[in-house]
Amino acid sequence: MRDLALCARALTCERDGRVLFEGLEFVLTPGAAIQIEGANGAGKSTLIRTLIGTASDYTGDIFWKGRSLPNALPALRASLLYIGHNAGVRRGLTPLENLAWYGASGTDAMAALDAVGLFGFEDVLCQQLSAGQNRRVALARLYLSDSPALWILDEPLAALDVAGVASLEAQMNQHLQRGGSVLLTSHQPVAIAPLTKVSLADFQPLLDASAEQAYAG
Ligand SMILES: Nc1ncnc2c1ncn2[C@@H]1O[C@H](COP(=O)(O)OP(=O)(O)OP(=O)(O)O)[C@@H](O)[C@H]1O
Repeated sequence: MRDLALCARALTCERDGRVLFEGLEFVLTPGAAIQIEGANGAGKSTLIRTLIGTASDYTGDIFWKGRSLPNALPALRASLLYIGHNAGVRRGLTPLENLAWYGASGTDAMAALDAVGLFGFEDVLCQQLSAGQNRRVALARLYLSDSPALWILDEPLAALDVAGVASLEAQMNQHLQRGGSVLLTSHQPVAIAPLTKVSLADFQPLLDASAEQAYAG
């Protein structure tokens, strides 16, 4: 377990003189999920940017497999599938071309697009698709066969309809059952398990003996 844990210890972040989170502690283990909760502007996206190494203005420690960032960033990114607010969809490309850009084979990409309900739209320019369909193009990466172990997802359920939410929850549950990990933000309940909620407004430290072992690597 400790070889694969993502841990935060005493993580504190301020922006413009305002403390977004202070002394934040959690450990994310293989086969488990964490949902970051908080009101608009609470700092959820800032926390995610901090965890993936695109924001370095923080105090405290982030550990990946027992090694602290930023030294462990290349290793973390090698195991990371990150989907942010903007979803990373290239509007001038088709869904198939977007997945090819991430290295997916044609067969794998077609299966993933089918799984997210985009069969028949694979060759349409993304700029012609709806907001929810573009979200599905981004999320199709989670359905590719060689998906990385650590999923960090900023508001993955946003813009999805009821069937889309159910499909994504099923996919995340499968990922957890295979020993993958998920850290996500969401303003709505997410039916995945095992799930620990971390609230930026009123978080409770999750540290226990196993977390201490994880830090130790
Ligand atoms: N680089 C920055 N410089 C100054 N302020 C920033 C910076 N990044 C974020 N903030 C501020 O920090 C606060 C938290 O922003 P963040 O995007 O992390 O919130 P959030 O919890 O993800 O919100 P939402 O639920 O609305 O997406 C906001 O008030 C934002 O304006």
